[in-house]
Amino acid sequence: MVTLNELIRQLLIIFAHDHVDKDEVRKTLESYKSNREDWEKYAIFDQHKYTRNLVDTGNGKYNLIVLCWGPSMGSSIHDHTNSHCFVKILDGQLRETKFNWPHSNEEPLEPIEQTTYGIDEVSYMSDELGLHRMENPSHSDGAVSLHLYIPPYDHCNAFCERTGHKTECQVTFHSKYGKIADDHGSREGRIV
Ligand SMILES: O=C(O)CCSS
Ligand SMILES: [Fe+2]
Repeated sequence: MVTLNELIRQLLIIFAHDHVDKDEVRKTLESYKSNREDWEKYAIFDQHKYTRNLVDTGNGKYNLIVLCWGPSMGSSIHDHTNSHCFVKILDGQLRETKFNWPHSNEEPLEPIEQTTYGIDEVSYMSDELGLHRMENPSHSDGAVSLHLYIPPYDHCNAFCERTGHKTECQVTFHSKYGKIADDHGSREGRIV
């Protein structure tokens, strides 16, 4: 049975060399079967916003983050700063809506597809594929997801669905290694 710590070790080995084999990363993330005992120390919720809880920084190669989504919480529509983005569901469900990049300002974003992911499923996103919004479709239950961003980033762009207008956002951590980050502000910590 692969534990979260073993998954972290496997990722470190995979990223010891520079080439990123997306299939290998996906298969490795899929090989881990969610076990609450592994990740509950990182699963720190906030009643007002989804939280980003740092698990590992992959020797600077990536950020591995646990995100906690209260009922009906969601991100804005955002890009990924030219990084690879893998998302594995650890608890509950997430609904992903993908959009094309805006053609010009003042035009609504065009949705491409919508997919709902359940426990242990893994999704992949990158700027080559467009933009997306991730949200918890449940109006009663929380959701927990494990995100891998390669390389790591501390800012990205959020997009207005109605106009395509983009705004740069800083993203920070609600907690690090299971401890509340003492520098997290009320607005940082998620893409609004
Ligand atoms: O990193 C974030 O806050 C966006 C979550 S969806 S990839
Ligand atoms: Fe994203």
